[in-house]
Amino acid sequence: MAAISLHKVVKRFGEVETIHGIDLDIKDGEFTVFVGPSGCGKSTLLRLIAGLEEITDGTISIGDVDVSHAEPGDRGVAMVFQSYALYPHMTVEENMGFGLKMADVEPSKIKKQVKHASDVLQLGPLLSRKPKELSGGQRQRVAIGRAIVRDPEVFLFDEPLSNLDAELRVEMRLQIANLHSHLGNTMVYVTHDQVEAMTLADRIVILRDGRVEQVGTPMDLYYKPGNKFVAGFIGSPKMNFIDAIATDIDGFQVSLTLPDGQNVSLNINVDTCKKGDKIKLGIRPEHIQLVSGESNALTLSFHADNVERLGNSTYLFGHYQNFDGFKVHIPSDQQVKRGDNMDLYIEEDNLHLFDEQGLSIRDYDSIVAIKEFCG
Ligand SMILES: Nc1ncnc2c1ncn2[C@@H]1O[C@H](COP(=O)(O)OP(=O)(O)OP(=O)(O)O)[C@@H](O)[C@H]1O
Repeated sequence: MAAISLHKVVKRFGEVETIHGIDLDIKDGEFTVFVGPSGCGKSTLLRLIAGLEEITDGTISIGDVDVSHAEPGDRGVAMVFQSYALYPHMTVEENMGFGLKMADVEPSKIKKQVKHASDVLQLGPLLSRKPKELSGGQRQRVAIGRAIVRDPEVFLFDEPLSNLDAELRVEMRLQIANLHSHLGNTMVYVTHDQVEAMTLADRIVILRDGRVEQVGTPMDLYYKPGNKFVAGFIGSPKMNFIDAIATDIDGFQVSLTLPDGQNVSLNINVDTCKKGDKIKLGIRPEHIQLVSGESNALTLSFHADNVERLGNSTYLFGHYQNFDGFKVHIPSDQQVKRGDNMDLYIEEDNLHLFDEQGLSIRDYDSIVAIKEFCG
C-alpha cells in the first residue's frame, strides 16, 4: 500500500498542454475516482501515475519514492484497462500467471499467487477455461486477477467496466468495492459514470479541461458543490439552474427576485454577494416537492411537458417561466399527468447559490451551525 502525491504535474503533447499543473494527494489505502467530461484528462492523469506517459513538469511520488521518471514496472502499480487484452490461446490460469512467468518468478510461487487472486475473485472453477469460453464480466475479472497476482501497492483502473452491459456493470462494481475492502490497497479509478464514482469512491476528483475542479467525498460534492460545474456534474438528473437578482443582503438573510417577479427572503448565509448581483439558483430535481410543507422557502409555478414513470419514481420534464427542461423527481404515488400545471416547493436547506463566475456563494457550514444554534 502507498500514498500517491502529485505536485504541479504538467503534461504537454507537443505544443498542446492538456494537464495544467495538478496538485493532488491520495491517501494510503484510499479509493480515489477521477471523473469529468470526455477529454478533461482523466486517462492521461492515470497514465502519468502509471508511467505510461512521461510528465512534462512537476513530480509524482508513490509511497516515499519519487517515481516521476521511473519505468512503469518499477512503480509498484498494476493497471486494469477497459479492454481485457487476454491472450486467447492461454487458459485463465496461464493468463493470470503470464506476467510473473515473464519475470522469471518460480512456478510454485506463481501457482500460489494465482490461487490467491482466483480465490479473491471467485475464479477457481474457471481456471482451465480459455477467454472465449468466458462472459465479458468473467474476462474483466481475469484481467483484474492478472493485476492482483503482481501484488502491487497501487491499482489503477481505466474505465474497466465500460465494455459491459448495464446489469454486469452493477455486479462488477460491487465486486470491485469488495476487492478494495478485502485488499485495502490504494486504488485510483477513472470513469465518466457518476454512479460508479459516487458508489466506489472514498474521494472523488472532478476534472475539467486538465484542472481539478473539486476533491471531496461523494456526499460532500453532492451537498456542498464548490461551483456550478460540480453541482451540475454530480447528481442525476442534473441540477436545475434559474436566474435571480440579489436585492438585499443582511447578515443571515438574502433577498432575491426570481424570473416570475416574486421576491423571496432566504435565511441563508452567503460569503460574497452584494445588492444587484446576478445569482444562479441551483435546485436538485429530487429536492422538489409537490406538497407544501412548513419550511418551504420557494414556490415555483411549473408546467409538466412530459411525465416519465419508472415504477419506483417519476420524472417530470417541463418549464418554469422560460426555463425549459426543468426537471422534477418525485415518488411514484403522486398523480401527475402531461400538460398539468402545478406548484413546486423547495426547502431553504436544499437551495444552492452561485455567482456570475459560477462559484458557490452559499456558506454550507452555516447550515449546520444555524441548525445547531436553533436546536
Ligand atoms: N497521445 C496523445 N497525443 C495528443 N493528445 C493527446 C494524447 N492523449 C490524450 N490527448 C489529449 O489530451 C486530452 C485529455 O485526454 P484524455 O484521454 O486524458 O481525456 P479523458 O478525460 O480520459 O477522456 P475520455 O473520457 O473521452 O476517455 C484530450 O484533449 C486528448 O485529445
